[in-house]
Amino acid sequence: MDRMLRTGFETAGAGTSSAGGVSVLSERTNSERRRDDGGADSPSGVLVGVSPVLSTISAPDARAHAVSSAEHLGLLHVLVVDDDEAVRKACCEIAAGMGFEVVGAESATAARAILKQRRIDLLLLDLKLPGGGGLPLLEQVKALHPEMAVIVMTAFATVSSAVEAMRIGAGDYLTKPFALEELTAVLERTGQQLHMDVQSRQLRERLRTQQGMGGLVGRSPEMEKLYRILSKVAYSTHPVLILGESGTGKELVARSIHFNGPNAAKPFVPVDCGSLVPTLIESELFGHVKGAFTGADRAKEGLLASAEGGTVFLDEIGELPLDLQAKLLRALQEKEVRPVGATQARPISARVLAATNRDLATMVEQGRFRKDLYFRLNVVNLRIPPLRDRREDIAVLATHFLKQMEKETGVERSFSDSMLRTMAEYDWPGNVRELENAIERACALSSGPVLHLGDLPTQLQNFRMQQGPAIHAVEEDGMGRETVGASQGGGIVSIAEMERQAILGTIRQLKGDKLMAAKLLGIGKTTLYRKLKEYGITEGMGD
Ligand SMILES: Nc1ncnc2c1ncn2[C@@H]1O[C@H](COP(=O)(O)OP(=O)(O)OP(=O)(O)O)[C@@H](O)[C@H]1O
Repeated sequence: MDRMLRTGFETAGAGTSSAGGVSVLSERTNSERRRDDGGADSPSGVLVGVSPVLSTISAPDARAHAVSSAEHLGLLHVLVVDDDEAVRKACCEIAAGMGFEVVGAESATAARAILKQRRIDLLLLDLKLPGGGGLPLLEQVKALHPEMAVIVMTAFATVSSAVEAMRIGAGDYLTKPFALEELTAVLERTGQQLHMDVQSRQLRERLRTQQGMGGLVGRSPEMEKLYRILSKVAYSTHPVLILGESGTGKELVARSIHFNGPNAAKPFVPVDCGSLVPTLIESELFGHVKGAFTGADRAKEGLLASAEGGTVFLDEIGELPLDLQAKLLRALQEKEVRPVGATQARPISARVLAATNRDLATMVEQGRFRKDLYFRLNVVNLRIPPLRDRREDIAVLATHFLKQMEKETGVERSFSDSMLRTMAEYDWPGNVRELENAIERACALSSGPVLHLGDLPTQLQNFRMQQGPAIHAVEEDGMGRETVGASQGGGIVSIAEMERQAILGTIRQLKGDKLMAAKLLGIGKTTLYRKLKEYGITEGMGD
């Protein structure tokens, strides 16, 4: 065992032996004693594993300091392995104060037993353990639990073993004696890293379980082609230009590229170039220094810099004014931005993805978009086809949105055949967004578990009407099967007959819901009942 360390805690431990040997508590005593002696406080704060050098931080202060600096750490499990009881207990106390769940072990054997029984996320390991030391334990841990974070503790004399430990897989090391701040800093750093690792693992798991890929739903050949390109570009750093009509999922594709890439844990910063106030676009994108313009009462970081190693998604890039296109190009080429009013540029490290529903090539020809910027952004392009060109995705997407609503509302619903048919035939000019909104609306309006035509927005109902009586004139063939209403007189159907077929067909489709049928047909309830009376139908029709 390291002599300096033992000496330190023998002294420090004096005040704690009966109280469980928590060294920080004893240091408080020492601190007080030192102050009484007129000694100066150590500028380095509490030292762990060293003789009573004392400090400006008392035990409760130390804990408060640790807790406040790491409040955001969730429940991570720490195992402290050190045969020196005082050091072990001090580390346990500090880590517990930071919000970790902590357990201590005095030997490699005790540590192995604990590792077999419970989940450990972070191992704080003294390399100088009796009976073989900590390196064999570290090797074993890394082989069995490669995701476990390890911080090794070592004495000056054995720094070479710390190097060896890092080679085996330790993430950090502390040289004894170390200050409280060093321990809290390394624990906090490692804790944050662990959180990021866990989050990105969870995210990837979530993405993998979706139909389609990366949160994108759809199994049409067009989408399969898109997924193939997407999985390739996700791991590169090239700019990608995402093209597609409004609502086709350009932002979702951008997110998917980011969250499937190596920097998924870094920020994803969407910038809607179309909605930025023209006079503020430059400062929004590049930032500004204090006093750069009236109202700039403090410096502000720009969106390009704030992504810090992550992804900036420039949506509606076609809307960016020409002068800012030039500045953006310079920023991308030089990999640095100059905040408004600044004399110095600052480096940027984010990947850039851009999207537009405009025809950028034509805009370039017309001189409305810079050719050099177009080439810069268009290293790889991904074109998302409109929904009408991949109709097989409509039902899959509709079902996906219905399931989402089910999760939100707890109500299980299904589509009527006629609603599904209408959705499959409609052109969806607003693409997936329009479909998503239509399903949400239908769920909000519907009174029963089956969603009907009448629950769809007016444009879809009008579309259905324009398609002629085919669906509305659904009649039964006497065997309970739906058939399209037969026309009479060589394909010519009288208006009265069309009306009759439309009314009866709709009521049947809606399983007798006359109120909804009237709503869908755009006639009053009284008119509907009068018509039914004319047809000689006064009851039935499914109700
Ligand atoms: N393939 C898909 N799978 C699941 N949801 C999708 C898909 N495509 C789009 N969406 C959903 O449709 C909505 C619109 O998508 P998004 O905002 O990505 O479209 P966009 O092309 O960026 O639209 P705009 O051009 O108007 O900005 C979002 O709620 C998105 O989650």
